[in-house]
Amino acid sequence: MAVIPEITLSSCGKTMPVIGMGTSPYPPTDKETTKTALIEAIKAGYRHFDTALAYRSEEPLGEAISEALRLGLIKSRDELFITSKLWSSFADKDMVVPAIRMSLRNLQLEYLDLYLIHWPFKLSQNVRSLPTTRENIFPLDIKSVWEGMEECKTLGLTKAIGVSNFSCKKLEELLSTAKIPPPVNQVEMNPLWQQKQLREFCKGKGIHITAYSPLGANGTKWGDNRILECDVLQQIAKAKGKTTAQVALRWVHEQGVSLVAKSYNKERMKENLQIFDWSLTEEESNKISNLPQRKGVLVANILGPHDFSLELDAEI
Ligand SMILES: NC(=O)C1=CN([C@@H]2O[C@H](COP(=O)(O)OP(=O)(O)OC[C@H]3O[C@@H](n4cnc5c(N)ncnc54)[C@H](OP(=O)(O)O)[C@@H]3O)[C@@H](O)[C@H]2O)C=CC1
Ligand SMILES: O=C[C@H](O)[C@@H](O)[C@@H](O)[C@H](O)C(=O)O
Repeated sequence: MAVIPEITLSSCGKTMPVIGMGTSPYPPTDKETTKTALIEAIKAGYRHFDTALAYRSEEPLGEAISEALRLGLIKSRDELFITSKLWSSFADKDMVVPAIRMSLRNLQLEYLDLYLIHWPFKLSQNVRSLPTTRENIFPLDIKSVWEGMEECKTLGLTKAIGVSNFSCKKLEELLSTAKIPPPVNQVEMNPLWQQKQLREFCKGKGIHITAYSPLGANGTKWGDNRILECDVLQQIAKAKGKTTAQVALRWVHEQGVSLVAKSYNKERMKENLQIFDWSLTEEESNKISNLPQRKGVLVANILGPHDFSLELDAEI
């Protein structure tokens, strides 16, 4: 089994494996398929799982954890690092604690390791599907929602609280009022969307970046094959006897961030863990750093092409 490096997050009191299993599949998978895949992931050595209320993967992840304990794959829940996220329909100060309690019930857990604000926007309670109309979308009241997040930590419902999809501007706003500064910002990051400016900013503020869609979300409706079909990455992979996916993941890892990659395929989930006992040369790394950049995950595709979405896309 691969030895996975771990990092310490400020104010968390627990280490986080630098690679986690994503649980946002496309097309959506049924509960049993998800549970089976996540048990395989635990068998393969994954101990960090990234879920969200919006993914509907909390329940099958909870079942997979119970099954892993029954099977003796893990001795205690404490061996796992579980992240979940506050969905935007609950992005109101008074709804944060009820929302995390709902996630904990779904997961059959007493605490999360990390709870993130999923997106820096708020949606009406009545939104059942996305995209949606403009009147259902609101700016996030960062100060008051973060107070709700802080309460989750104070109550012991999560070991750490953080954010996702936050720009430098949104982080500045949060840092100006937060009693507990966020140790993590989870954002899209891969060789074709390197987030240099945001990474620099976060480094200066002691905020750790977790990269999502590190493989460009190949095969999903929010991603494509631009990473796996990238000539430069393919050439490097060929020269090193690695796969293109491994080269992309290794590059992300070498930038000093953690990452969450999703695979429900037994072979590919193992392949994605084989990135810690070799490295890229300086020349290979430089070639990747110079690749032309294009953002993959667009708010305009999630919410609809409203003024609000376009402004947020220009910011993050
Ligand atoms: N905070 C946020 O807003 C967001 C968070 N996320 C999180 O990040 C996770 C990962 O990102 P995601 O968007 O899923 O995209 P990824 O970049 O992880 O790509 C996942 C896709 O790549 C395929 N794949 C995985 N490994 C390989 C491989 N070795 N070779 C070829 N194909 C491969 C998977 O298919 P298969 O399963 O068949 O292997 C799947 O279709 C999500 O699952 C979610 O947990 C994602 C988006 C937004
Ligand atoms: O319903 C909307 C979706 O959950 C969307 O916001 C997420 O899929 C996001 O891109 C993610 O994967 O974290």
